[in-house]
Amino acid sequence: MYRDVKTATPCSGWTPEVKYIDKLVWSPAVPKELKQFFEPNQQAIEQAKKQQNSVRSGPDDKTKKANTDIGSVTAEEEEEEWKDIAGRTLNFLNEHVNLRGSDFPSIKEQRRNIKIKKITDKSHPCCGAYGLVAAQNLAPRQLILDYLGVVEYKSYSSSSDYVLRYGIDLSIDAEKCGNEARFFNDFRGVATGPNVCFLNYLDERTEKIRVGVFVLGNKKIKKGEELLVTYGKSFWSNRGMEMSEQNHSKHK
Ligand SMILES: C[S@@+](CC[C@H](N)C(=O)[O-])C[C@H]1O[C@@H](n2cnc3c(N)ncnc32)[C@H](O)[C@@H]1O
Repeated sequence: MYRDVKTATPCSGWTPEVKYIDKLVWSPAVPKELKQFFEPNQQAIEQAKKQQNSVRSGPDDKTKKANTDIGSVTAEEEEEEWKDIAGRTLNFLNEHVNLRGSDFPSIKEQRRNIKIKKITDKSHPCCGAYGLVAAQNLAPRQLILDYLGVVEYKSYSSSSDYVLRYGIDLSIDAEKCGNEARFFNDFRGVATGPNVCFLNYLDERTEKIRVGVFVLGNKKIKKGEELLVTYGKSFWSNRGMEMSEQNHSKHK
């Protein structure tokens, strides 16, 4: 499937063996209904809005009459169904979305925030490989960059170096296709803590749910500083490494 992926012009320092993309690539294995939650089409958005209004106000008299006339579905049954759909959508958003807003930067604007850097410092655990640094000063809590890759269904591999969870049954794998976000390193052995974090956010302009990397808390990040997340202890224990927060040398 990767042969058909539409690529974008890569940034400088990009690894040529990996396809550079500027939007998520959805595996055909992802059920349409599931994709709809993360990336609803216009029709689904209109429908959800109508349903939400109906849940709030209940069906109008004309609709009630039409329902009675049809005779098969009563107004009460339809109202219950609306409530159910709206309820499931709200549950889903509450569970998966940490943040919502309508003025997030586009992917093109996001790219100005970061730069891929080859690490040459011998004391850095990724010396010889790559990391991401701030290409300009970054403000507290700002969205830096979306994590892009192939959205896979029920195939989360805890041993992949480039995979992130995306809701319950989905994951984003940036091993073969991705953007600069695949180069965020873990803070362990580099700094005392992370300065950026992964968050699921809902862009209310596009109605899409994305995984973004944000500046952590009240931190201000200076141009040139390396951007470091936490992969979590399980990332390292799955690789046979019991990593304390700062120690990198305890390979089993
Ligand atoms: C998502 S990639 C990060 C980008 C990677 N440095 C590269 O050049 O492709 C994750 C891999 O980077 C390496 N890595 C990232 N942070 C690390 C750290 N703090 N200590 C040791 N290795 C790290 C590990 O090999 C890890 O599996």
